[in-house]
Amino acid sequence: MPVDCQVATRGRCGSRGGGQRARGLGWAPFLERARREEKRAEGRRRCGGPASPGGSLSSGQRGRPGTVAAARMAACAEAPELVYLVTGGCGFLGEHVVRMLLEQEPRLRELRVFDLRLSPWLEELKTGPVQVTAIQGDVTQAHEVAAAVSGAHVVIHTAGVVDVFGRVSPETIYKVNVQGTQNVIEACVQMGTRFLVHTSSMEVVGPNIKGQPFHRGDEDTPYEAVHKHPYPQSKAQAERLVLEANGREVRGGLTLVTCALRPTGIYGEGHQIMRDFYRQGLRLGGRLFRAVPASVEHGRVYVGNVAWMHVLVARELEQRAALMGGQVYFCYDQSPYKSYEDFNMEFLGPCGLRLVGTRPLLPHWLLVLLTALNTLLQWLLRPLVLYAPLLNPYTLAMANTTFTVSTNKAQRHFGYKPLFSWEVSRARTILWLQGKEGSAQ
Ligand SMILES: NC(=O)C1=CN([C@@H]2O[C@H](COP(=O)(O)OP(=O)(O)OC[C@H]3O[C@@H](n4cnc5c(N)ncnc54)[C@H](O)[C@@H]3O)[C@@H](O)[C@H]2O)C=CC1
Ligand SMILES: CC(C)CCC[C@@H](C)[C@H]1CC[C@H]2[C@@H]3[C@H](O)CC4=CC(=O)CC[C@]4(C)[C@H]3CC[C@]12C
Repeated sequence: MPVDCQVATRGRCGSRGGGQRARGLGWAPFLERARREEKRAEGRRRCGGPASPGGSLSSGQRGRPGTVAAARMAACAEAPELVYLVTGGCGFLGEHVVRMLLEQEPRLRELRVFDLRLSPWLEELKTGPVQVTAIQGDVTQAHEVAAAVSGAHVVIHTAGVVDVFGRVSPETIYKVNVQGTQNVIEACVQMGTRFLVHTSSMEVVGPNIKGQPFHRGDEDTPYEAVHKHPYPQSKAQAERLVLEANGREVRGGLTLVTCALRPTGIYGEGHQIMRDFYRQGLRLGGRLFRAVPASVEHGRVYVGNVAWMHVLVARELEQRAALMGGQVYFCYDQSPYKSYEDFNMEFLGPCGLRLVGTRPLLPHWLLVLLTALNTLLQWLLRPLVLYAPLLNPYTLAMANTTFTVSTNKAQRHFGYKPLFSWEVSRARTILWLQGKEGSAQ
């Protein structure tokens, strides 16, 4: 249920400037509300009233940084004002999607952020011109999802359990990732919301249980996608549900348009596993020990670019419904293909860590033995304590299997170009690791 339904209205045609980031909630609430109501009324006079969820989204401006004000000026002349819902909006990716929408979607009137656990940084966003509504809710509860979706034009569904370490039971993973996604779909149908963007994962494709490499593959590359682990299984099932829902009739008689994005391993500000490696390196006297061969390649993608792709897809879905509806897109950018550890060193190196060894220090068979031992320990200790180390048979197999994506489908279908270059992505991630900058906590 909304914990804050405060009407934080904005001047719809004006520049957003740094408003979203402004801090300080010390204004007299009544004066503030009056000011917002006034702005809202002015916006309504200048831009026309909001459209219904079943209504039409006007063609989007292909926003680049710095063009928001111009885009807003153009948009407000003809566009309805949009309500977006981001599920999982307080997660690693979700936070970037939320901030990206505020920066890059000029037609946004209200942004609903739905999450099991609401983050304190949401407060600072409420002082900006867009109404930011924080909704503490659970995607497994159909009625909570329906209430949040009601009146939304677009849903970006990033909520999910991301666990490959055995921290969460398979039942919960399934319930959140599959049932939760089904609830989101049904809510769109019931409430007449037409546009659903779903965060899937490269894991719906692979690596598969045979550890077969996927080398520079695209969305059409044949690959035996067979999984045993609950996380990829749940993501694959959820993606299928989303794609099958494309074209369903929603309340009001129009059709649902859905799309699934498949990020590879995401990195950037807020990436907790990266921070875990950093802390582990510090504990080991500034060293990390190579565990997987440098020849294994992984495709990784910067969180800002993943967020940008979500925003673009959401913006373009109506105009290109026939082309994009029911489609999947890998999320990619210009990050270099490297082994998992060598890639991490791009950030950990400048933070003072060193990767020891040009080849894995332990033979592969010993690592396999260690993963088996970890599995046994996890099972034995389960009644007493949660033992969930990074290294288990599944993560070792992942780290040891080449999985790289090379595609331009998103570019062809909706004009995607990464917003952040590799250099900028790298610099931002390093600053965040060093605790100097970055939005994500
Ligand atoms: N982290 C990665 O490398 C990748 C992530 N993904 C996908 O991206 C999405 C976001 O992942 P991350 O941001 O990394 O994970 P995260 O764990 O940081 O964020 C997930 C968010 O969903 C929320 N959530 C969990 N259960 C919920 C429930 N029952 N109801 C409402 N909210 C709930 C969490 O509170 C959290 O804020 C997930 O769907 C994940 O499968 C896909 C590819 C790679
Ligand atoms: C020293 C060890 C051998 C190194 C272990 C590394 C692993 C923890 C990570 C290797 C590959 C990662 C996964 C990959 O990036 C793809 C993913 C996609 C998702 O949708 C969720 C996250 C993840 C499963 C990611 C998780 C950590 C690794 C297994």
